Amino acid sequence: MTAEPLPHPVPAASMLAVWLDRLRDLRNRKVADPGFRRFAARFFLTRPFARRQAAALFDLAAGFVYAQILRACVRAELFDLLAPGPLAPAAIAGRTGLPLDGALRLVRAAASLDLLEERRDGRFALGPLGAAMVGNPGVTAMIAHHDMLYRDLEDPIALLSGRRRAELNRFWSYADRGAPENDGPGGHDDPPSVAGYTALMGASQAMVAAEILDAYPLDRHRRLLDVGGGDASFLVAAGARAPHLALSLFELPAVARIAQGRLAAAGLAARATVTAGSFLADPLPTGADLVTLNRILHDHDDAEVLRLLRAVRRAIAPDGVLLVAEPMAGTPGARASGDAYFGFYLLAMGQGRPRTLPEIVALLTQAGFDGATVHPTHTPMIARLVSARPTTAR
Ligand SMILES: C[S@@+](CC[C@H](N)C(=O)[O-])C[C@H]1O[C@@H](n2cnc3c(N)ncnc32)[C@H](O)[C@@H]1O
Repeated sequence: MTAEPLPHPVPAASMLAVWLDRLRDLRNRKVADPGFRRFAARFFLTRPFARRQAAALFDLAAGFVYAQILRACVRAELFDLLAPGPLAPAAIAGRTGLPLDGALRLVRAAASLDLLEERRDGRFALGPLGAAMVGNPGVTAMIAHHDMLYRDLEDPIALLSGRRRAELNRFWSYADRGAPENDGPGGHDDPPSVAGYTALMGASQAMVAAEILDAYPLDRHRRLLDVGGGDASFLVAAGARAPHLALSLFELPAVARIAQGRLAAAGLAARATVTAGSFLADPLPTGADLVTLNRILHDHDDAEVLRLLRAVRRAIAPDGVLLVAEPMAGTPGARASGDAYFGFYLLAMGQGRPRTLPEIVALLTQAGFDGATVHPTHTPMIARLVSARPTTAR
């Protein structure tokens, strides 16, 4: 995949866009008319569209049930159970501890969602989506922690109105603005309060690291600084790809201690430096010619993002490159995950927002970076990647 420089500025709306909007308005007037909907459901030319639309609307209305079926499969460890091969419902009931009736209802529901498949002999096997869950600790951990998000979204209007203190806000202790500067128990230097989110991030970091490292080769860099690097899984993956690279990580103190342990366990203690502090208050270590911000910016509001990017700008080597990797709003083919999922997830978390690529580039420019270049990743839903250089570098 080749890197693409970003067009700047973004082109203004064309006449074609204006006409497309008029057509959409006409469509909406038609679809909003119950009489037209009845006609469209019966007429053979419009029937396939009408059915597709009814099914899409039903899926939106029922999505929370589907999510709980997936959650039940994860809790019952059904995907691992069926990984070696199909089982009869009675065997599934015996192995999961569910009554036969409950097991049968769950496997049939899961089969309707392509998580499982029913075989001709009545046994149940993994379906294409269930098979993708096997050996996928990042997605499994994400689904397991959705218990909190599910409760937080019980009253979405209260959440949108800022009237509700969400559970996820406490889970991500650095986002818990209720705590005075996040110190003390439950704050960002409290080991139990960082352990949950650090393990969750660690479970998916290998997947994110593969996306970034496949899209951006490290060969020409000397020292990598991963800011907000969590448990150091990304540094471990980067160190394995580029054995010549010096490694450093900057994290909140309690997470920095976890990262140190992980680097030592990977045999990288001598090659890596870990610095503890807050990137919103403390200077970052200088001298890295590659700085990474993986899944960091979307966690923070614009003022904090600018403060962080300016700190990176002061610390990065003059010939350095900054890489920003995260899921973004408005991503073609992944708009729902960026705008809907992360939009509401970060709302419950209490700070930050998913940003579009042009919004991120605008913040980079304000902080003193230019030459923004997109490096296409295999799975933009997991992370998109944009690089930039300090403005005075050229
Ligand atoms: C969403 S996690 C991403 C972790 C890792 N980069 C990854 O992709 O798995 C955000 C990380 O930023 C760290 N962080 C948040 N606020 C910070 C601050 N003010 N200073 C340093 N690190 C911070 C958190 O401890 C957490 O590990």
